[in-house]
Amino acid sequence: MTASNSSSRPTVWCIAATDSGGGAGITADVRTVSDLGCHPCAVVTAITAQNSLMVSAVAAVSNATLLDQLNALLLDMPPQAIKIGLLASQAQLDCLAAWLAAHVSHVPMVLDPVLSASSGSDFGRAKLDFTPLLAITTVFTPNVAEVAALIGSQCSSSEQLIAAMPQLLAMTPAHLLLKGGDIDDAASAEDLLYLRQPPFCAAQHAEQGFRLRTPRIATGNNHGTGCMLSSAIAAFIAQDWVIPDAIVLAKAYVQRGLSESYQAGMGTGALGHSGMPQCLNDFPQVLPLQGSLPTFEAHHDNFAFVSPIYPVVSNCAQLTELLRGGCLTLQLRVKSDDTAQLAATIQQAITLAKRYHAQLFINDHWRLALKYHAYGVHLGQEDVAEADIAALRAAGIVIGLSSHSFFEALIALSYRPDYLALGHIFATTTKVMPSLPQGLTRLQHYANIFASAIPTVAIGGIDLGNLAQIRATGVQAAAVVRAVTNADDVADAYLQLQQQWLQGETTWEVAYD
Ligand SMILES: Cc1ncc(COP(=O)(O)OP(=O)(O)O)c(N)n1
Ligand SMILES: Cc1ncsc1CCOP(=O)(O)O
Ligand SMILES: [Mg+2]
Repeated sequence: MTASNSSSRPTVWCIAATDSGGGAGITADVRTVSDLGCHPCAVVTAITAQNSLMVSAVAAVSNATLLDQLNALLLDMPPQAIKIGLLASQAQLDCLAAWLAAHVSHVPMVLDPVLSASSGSDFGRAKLDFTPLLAITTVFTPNVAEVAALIGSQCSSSEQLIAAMPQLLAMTPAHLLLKGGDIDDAASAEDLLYLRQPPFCAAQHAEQGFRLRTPRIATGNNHGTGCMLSSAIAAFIAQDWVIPDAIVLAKAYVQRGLSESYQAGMGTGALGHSGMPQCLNDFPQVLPLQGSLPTFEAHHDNFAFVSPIYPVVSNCAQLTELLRGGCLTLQLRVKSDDTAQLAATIQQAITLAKRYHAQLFINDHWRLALKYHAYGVHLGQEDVAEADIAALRAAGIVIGLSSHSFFEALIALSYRPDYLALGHIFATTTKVMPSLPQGLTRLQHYANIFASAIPTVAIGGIDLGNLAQIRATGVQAAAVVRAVTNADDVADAYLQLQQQWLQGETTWEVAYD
């Protein structure tokens, strides 16, 4: 199994109210889910009479009609993800929660607790108690006004959103996406994310908060932004993106939607629907919740992999063979607790590589890399937060960072590295991975988005048999462990890979998984 999408369209249930004006509600949900390659099913909770200026009437559907829709879908079109929007009454909310808990509690659910419209209307309802739904919610997406209503006190700033987090976390096992778009800040909009432990994600990001920052787009045409965001998250989850990726992809989708928003009516206009995000500038910056990143020197603008085949070895014997064979980009990756031996090996490797003017990256051990003046370091997500990036930069050491998802790639980019590693593409036995193999379709997508901004290298299960397909995605290099280290002649194995890559300058056809 890979994390790649199949060609069929996953089913997403949109449970929400109609918007006769077309910009929000189930109308926006269905457009979004369909635009993102899923099949939308529409479960109507209420019919609203509204336009771009106001909501003039809300007619709730009966519980019986709500259940009829749900039961019909369950028989024939079970969901891969569910988005829940406007609910018409407490009785309806309780009825829906009981049905969902009984029939589809295993399905990821995104809950947007719509309390009011962008025109200010509260849809004529009393305050709702979301407790029954929150027990089965996967991602909860309140905005500042909704957070204020949920916690029963004032909330209109980023600091107040952070302060509200413990209270919200006590209400639900869901990941929280607290939307800060309504906070008064002319330059940027910042949502706060709190991740639980999402499946197939590394543990170091679990139970952590993040800021998702995007430049503010000056438009009054933002009707249905919350509906679009929550239904896009559901659509990406339905396509097997990990939860953090579903969230940053949905953020990028909304950002593009705002950029391409348009006037519809005389009031708050509508958002554009532009398909799968393709532009790095639409993605949020992913920053720590508390504190800020230190200011770093700019990365080395002129860094490029000298050798597109980037072998990763664990000893100086193989390193020497590769250097003699002409390899000029390599990594020393030693997983050992023997500190004296480690220091000696790293020092020897750095000295050797300098003799050949090679780009030698030291994995993990950035202090030793600093001490012995390495050309570069390669750091994982767990290393980078505690590494002294400023000291490495000041020493002129080139920095490569790992990523295993869009989310991790965006975290890595906030450290301004010199290259970005994208893994793991195919199954590997070299390392136990929490994530699923990304596959070629996703690598292609990463390459489209990142490869023009920063040198990229693919890693994981790469060998002579699949190198051509890796090359064709547009990444600048391929890192290999077993394909070289398991060979009887490591230099020869490297040369065959290098030759294969260089032959493929323009001619490879991609066969996606
Ligand atoms: C080129 C390259 N890409 C990714 C990795 C993985 O590094 P990391 O995430 O730090 O994991 P370990 O290698 O330390 O297990 C790499 N080493 N090289
Ligand atoms: C260290 C690492 N990080 C992501 S995949 C991987 C191992 C790649 O090894 P191989 O090339 O043998 O599959
Ligand atoms: Mg590491």
